[in-house]
Amino acid sequence: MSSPAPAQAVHAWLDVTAGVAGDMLLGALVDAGADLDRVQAAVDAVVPRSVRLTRTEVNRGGQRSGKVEVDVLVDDPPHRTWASIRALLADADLAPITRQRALATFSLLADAEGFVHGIPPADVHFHEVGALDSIADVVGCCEALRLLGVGTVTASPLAVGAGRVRIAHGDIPVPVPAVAQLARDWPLVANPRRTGDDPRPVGELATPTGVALVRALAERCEDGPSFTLRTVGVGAGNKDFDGWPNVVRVLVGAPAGAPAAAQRGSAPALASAVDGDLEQAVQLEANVDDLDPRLWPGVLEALLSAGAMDAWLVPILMKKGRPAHTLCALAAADRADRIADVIFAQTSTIGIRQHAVARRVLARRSARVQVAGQDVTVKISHRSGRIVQATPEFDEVAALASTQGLPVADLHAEANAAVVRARLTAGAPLPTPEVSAGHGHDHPHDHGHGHGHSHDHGHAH
Ligand SMILES: O=C([S-])c1cc(C(=O)S)c[n+]([C@@H]2O[C@H](COP(=O)(O)O)[C@@H](O)[C@H]2O)c1
Ligand code: NI
Repeated sequence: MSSPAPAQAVHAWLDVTAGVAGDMLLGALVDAGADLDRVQAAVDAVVPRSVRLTRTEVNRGGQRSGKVEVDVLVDDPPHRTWASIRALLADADLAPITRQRALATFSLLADAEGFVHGIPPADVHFHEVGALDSIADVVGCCEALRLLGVGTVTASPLAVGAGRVRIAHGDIPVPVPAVAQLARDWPLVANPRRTGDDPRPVGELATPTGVALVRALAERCEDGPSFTLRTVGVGAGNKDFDGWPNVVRVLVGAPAGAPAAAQRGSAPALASAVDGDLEQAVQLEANVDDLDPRLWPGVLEALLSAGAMDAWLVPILMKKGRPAHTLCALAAADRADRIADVIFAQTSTIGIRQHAVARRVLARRSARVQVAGQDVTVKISHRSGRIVQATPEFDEVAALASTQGLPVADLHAEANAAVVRARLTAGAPLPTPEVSAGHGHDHPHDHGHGHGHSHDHGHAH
């Protein structure tokens, strides 16, 4: 596998002047050439057999647009908190850059919803179907960007809409509260106008998931891109107006002189340039000798909630012989400011060291084995198509031991034996991934992400 660096020349500019929702951006990225089967595989890696993505084409205000339908295949999907989605993303068999971008997006979404509802971000919950919708949109967009080889992203000013929108909790004003939080410090543009005598306001043009994606992915706002344009993708949601196309556009290009690679259909070649096991990150550190030790678990949790990839403490002996701790947090470079904010806000340190690090991560995949008549997840880390390690999920084994009244150590030994019997041993070839069986029922819900319909899912709090 190669390092991510060569792909940095490919740039995407997101045109969100008509608003943005997660499915609209996904439609635009697939329209720009990202392979939908590979996008589906990434979503399956996070939530196996739960969501089916289908590509269609529609017309919006006279423009042909790509559209990705998100069908939820399970009957009673669970409510999920940001903490549980973070764990799913951390364990999934995703490319490092896809994981980083998806974690950053959900972290912003959880911060915004947490602020709006006055609760800690880790406790923000995503309603049943909406959790799967959001995972499909966020992971799908992040993987699609990777497949297109996109290293950097900018975006246009944003239209948020006007009026009110009906959600599960009642009638709320547009921009909806989470969007208002997420759009802070981002230029907004006047909403497109309905044509004719239609007096209704345009409604919700930007959804929380869509704006979280823009804010997590785009490094800054630009009125237009300055590059050699290679590919254009157009993506629609459900909402359709006379007189103006309700679409997100993605313009993919490269600085003049860069290789002409980002053309429709050439995405796989670019993808290999970012498909690597080296992740770029920053590490922030502070030595602290005067914090009440009871506060440390909360600090670590707050750092993970703010999007740190990892956070830990190292016991040290400081000057004057004082026992103390080094607080360490690892994060994507674009999260460093937020991580520093948390450290300054929640600890007594008045300084932070920060340095760039590269971390080498094994790709992961999961499988299942039978233990005491029940399925237990096995986390498989792999490299070049071979298993490096396969470990039964300890928490699942412990839960099973508790329900069956058996010693954890015995069931754990049994789980390890089942892993060996299933030939999930170091050096063995990688088993087939758990992919979408794909054939659930037609789901009654509308998965249009707030564009043009009343919405009672797809949201978090
Ligand atoms: O149900 C809740 S808590 C909810 C809160 C908010 C806030 O802005 S706060 C917004 N919504 C609406 O849910 C849909 C889906 O949005 P996605 O981002 O998941 O596509 C949309 O209409 C939001 O305005 C729900
Ligand atoms: Ni809600």
